[in-house]
Amino acid sequence: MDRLLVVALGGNAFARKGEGLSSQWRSVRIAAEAVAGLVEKGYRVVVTHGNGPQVGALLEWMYRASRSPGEPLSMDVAVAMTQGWLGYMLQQAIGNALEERGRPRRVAALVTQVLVSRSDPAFREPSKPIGPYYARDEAERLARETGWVFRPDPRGGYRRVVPSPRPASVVELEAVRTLLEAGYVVIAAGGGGVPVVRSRAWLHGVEAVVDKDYASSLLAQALGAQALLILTDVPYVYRNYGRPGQKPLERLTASEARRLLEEGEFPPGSMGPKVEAAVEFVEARARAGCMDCYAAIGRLEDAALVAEGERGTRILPG
Ligand SMILES: NC(=O)OP(=O)(O)O
Repeated sequence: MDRLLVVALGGNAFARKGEGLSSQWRSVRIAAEAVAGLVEKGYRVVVTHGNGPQVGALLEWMYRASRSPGEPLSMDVAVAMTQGWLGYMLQQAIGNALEERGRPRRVAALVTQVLVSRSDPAFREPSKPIGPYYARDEAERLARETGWVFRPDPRGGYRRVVPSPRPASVVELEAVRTLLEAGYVVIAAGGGGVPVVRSRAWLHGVEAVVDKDYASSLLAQALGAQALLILTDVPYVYRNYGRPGQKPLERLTASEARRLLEEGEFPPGSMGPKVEAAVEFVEARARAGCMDCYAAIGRLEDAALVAEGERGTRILPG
């Protein structure tokens, strides 16, 4: 689709360590201004968003509030709840920013499911960090109490990890396309989409949280977007991140980025999936003949500059 951008907003960019709802609104408003600015420049925009901090918090709140044993909230329903939570905030804030610019309030958040495979090995190896950061003793106590799995996080502390299968297709793809064609900014595939499996004509939710970067890349490929922008809380992709010789990467070809991925330059569960999702998008669009399609990774606050190639890391075909 001509001049179509898929803009993926990181769940961590909405919920910085130790900050609450007012900080989320601040981040949502920054994102909304950026999205409205892109609409003003003549782009069609699909917004996707992460939910790692929020879905983990919801599951923990429900666990603590429950009086009966077992997990009182399934992960598919928790993901759908975060689509409502963050979708509402984005829908309102993007609508406000559009109306302030004298544009119609055409913005809609869509509860979106993604198909995953029941045999995906990710179900046996929880890897996706969700929820708050815990001290080691607190994580160990919760693990004993609940059976949840915790791992040390590269940002410090411990986080719960859950299965994160690869998304194979977006169930509501035609609804996204229809809303785009009617002139809407569409908020879709929030939290990577609600993970579902198919049994004949039936879809069923499963216990997993899909990576929003892979889901955003898949959606951007399926829609034939011009670009995939992944906005997070760091301004660039770096070589030697957090080590001596740390260096921001401004431009990468898809093959350079793939080589760095294979060399283990980008950590799994953080920058790794973003770079891989970006590379997959660029390669797929190049195979479809779009040689000016690109992906970019940068900071939420720099959204407009990232879209224009003045900040952030841009990944190009080649
Ligand atoms: N679902 C997901 O990938 O969320 P985060 O981007 O917040 O990790």
